[in-house]
Amino acid sequence: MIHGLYAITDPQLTPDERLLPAARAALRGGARLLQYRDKTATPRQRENRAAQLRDLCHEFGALFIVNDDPALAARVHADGVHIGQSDGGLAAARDRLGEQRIIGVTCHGDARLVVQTEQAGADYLAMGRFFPSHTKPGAPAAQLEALRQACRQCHRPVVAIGGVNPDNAPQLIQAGAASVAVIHALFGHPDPADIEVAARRFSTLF
Ligand SMILES: Cc1ncc(COP(=O)(O)OP(=O)(O)O)c(N)n1
Ligand SMILES: Cc1ncsc1CCOP(=O)(O)O
Ligand SMILES: [Mg+2]
Repeated sequence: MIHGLYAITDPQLTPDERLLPAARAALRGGARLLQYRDKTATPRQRENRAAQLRDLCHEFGALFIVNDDPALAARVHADGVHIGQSDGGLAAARDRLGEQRIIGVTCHGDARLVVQTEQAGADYLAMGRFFPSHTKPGAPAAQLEALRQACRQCHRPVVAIGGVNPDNAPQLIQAGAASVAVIHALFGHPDPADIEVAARRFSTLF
């Protein structure tokens, strides 16, 4: 089920030696989904890390999602994949992963695209960025009103992303977001104990 805190790893904030303790802390704090997002590691490193994160997520009963790469998601038996508008398309990802696995799709700030993408068979729709983002400052901006509209019209869960922290997340949840996806406000904390505290703050909002 796609609901609650959605933690996303980052190669700068969660490099190899920090990845598993940081991810564990987010899961201990109640993250219900975790995405492996790493555009810099080698294919072998990506596969090893993804397999370790999958096992960790399943220890906590959380869903494990791979960013960008349906083939890697299939190889490591992830629960699903997240794709953007330039990541090869929903149809190709569905062919690769079958009907049982989750496919989430970025729809930026476009409520009409959310509805179209739901009709095309996505399992969740992601909108953002809603706030200034440390991690991806150039991501297209999205408005809260578009989120409200999308959540009224769409039957699948809508995930909100971009500069989300425990203080601004309530606005997104009130607008109808089923989940908030977070990098910096979780993994920007160097100490895993602080990651866990931050994750718990998010989790109690749901
Ligand atoms: C949950 C979630 N939402 C949005 C994104 C962004 O995906 P994309 O637009 O493909 O950008 P990159 O993350 O690949 O830079 C995401 N990864 N996860
Ligand atoms: C991947 C992505 N897509 C839109 S904003 C963003 C980054 C989210 O990271 P942060 O929570 O640090 O803003
Ligand atoms: Mg992508």
